[in-house]
Amino acid sequence: MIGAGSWGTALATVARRAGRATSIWGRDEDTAAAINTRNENPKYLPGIDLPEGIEATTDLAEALDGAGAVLLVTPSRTLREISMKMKPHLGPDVPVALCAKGIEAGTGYLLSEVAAEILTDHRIGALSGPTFATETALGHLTAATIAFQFSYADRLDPPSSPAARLALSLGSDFFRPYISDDLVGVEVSGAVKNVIAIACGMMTGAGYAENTRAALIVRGMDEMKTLADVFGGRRETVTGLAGAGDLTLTCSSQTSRNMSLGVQLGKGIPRAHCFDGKPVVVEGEVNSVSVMDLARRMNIRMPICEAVFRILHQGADVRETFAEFWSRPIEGERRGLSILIDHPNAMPTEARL
Ligand SMILES: NC(=O)C1=CN([C@@H]2O[C@H](COP(=O)(O)OP(=O)(O)OC[C@H]3O[C@@H](n4cnc5c(N)ncnc54)[C@H](OP(=O)(O)O)[C@@H]3O)[C@@H](O)[C@H]2O)C=CC1
Ligand SMILES: O=C(CO)COP(=O)(O)O
Repeated sequence: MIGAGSWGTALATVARRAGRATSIWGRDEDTAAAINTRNENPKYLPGIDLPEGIEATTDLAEALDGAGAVLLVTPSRTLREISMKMKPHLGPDVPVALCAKGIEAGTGYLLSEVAAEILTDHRIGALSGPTFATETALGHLTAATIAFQFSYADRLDPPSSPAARLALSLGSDFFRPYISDDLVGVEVSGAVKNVIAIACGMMTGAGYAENTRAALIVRGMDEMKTLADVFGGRRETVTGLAGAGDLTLTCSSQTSRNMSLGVQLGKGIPRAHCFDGKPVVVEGEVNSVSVMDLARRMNIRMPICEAVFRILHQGADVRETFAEFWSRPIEGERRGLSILIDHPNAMPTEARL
């Protein structure tokens, strides 16, 4: 595992419970020492007993030495930097599964494109799904998708594909991996669902109710499908674990940092005071910029992501923005159904709550 945060540590427990020799790399000496000496990551998973035998180090070469597979688990914005640092130390043909959720700012690249540009001799895939780190580390039953594009040889012999081999290595009584060859669908779903979770949080915090949240989840899934379509991802992936599964999880619980940020902002707490002012990884916040950038470049409508972007990055008001969202022209539920009618009965914003 490259990354000793909450998800990297939880994935180390998955690998260890599946019986794998497991190393974890992080840049913080104290965290590495605590994992090695008392089987705990007090900074990110305090109070959770990790299985015996996870070896933590701050030396990247040591962590990667002899690795049969690598899970890259640092935040999306660090992916390019970490891939470059890993490159000299990776053994030949070692597959790399990306576990961050996002799209690179500026380039608009999926994270697998970024990694493939640097780690040219390695198969790059992703592990994603409805997986809160704390629950996974505690051993609650969890399922996830492991996706790598399939080569010709993989199709001839699926069990020897990197996705299948990694799934076999990580699967246990606690952790059930599913195999996919739709890397694009998995990655797009993971990047967009965090933005939608912020939207659900904002609406919840602002006092809207369950009907509203359910509508946002499903219309958010439509935005995921549309973006996935453009890049050749499959709709059934978007309705699978890494799409609908993760969207449902993160839009339903304030264990999600994305949902929680939205709730705080919806209640009117200024951004600087959210999470008591502590720095917290909220992928949907940074990724709302790259998602909207992609949507504009590819000329597709993603109104929920756009609302979140405007609130987070352009100072728009939560209630006004979602009131506008609700009174947009009436449209077909399915995008192919080409119909757009002006809303004749739109209420003024203040009458909506
Ligand atoms: N937590 C979860 O439930 C899940 C998270 N994910 C995804 O996993 C990714 C990582 O998130 P998560 O583990 O939760 O985040 P955390 O905040 O828990 O941990 C982040 C980790 O990344 C390290 N880090 C940050 N910047 C750098 C850098 N420049 N170089 C090296 N290490 C760095 C931090 O180190 P330090 O402590 O030294 O700052 C820390 O170990 C995200 O994309 C997230 O969406 C996916 C599924 C579940
Ligand atoms: O991706 C996650 C669960 O699958 C974690 O969600 P948050 O990053 O919002 O906490």
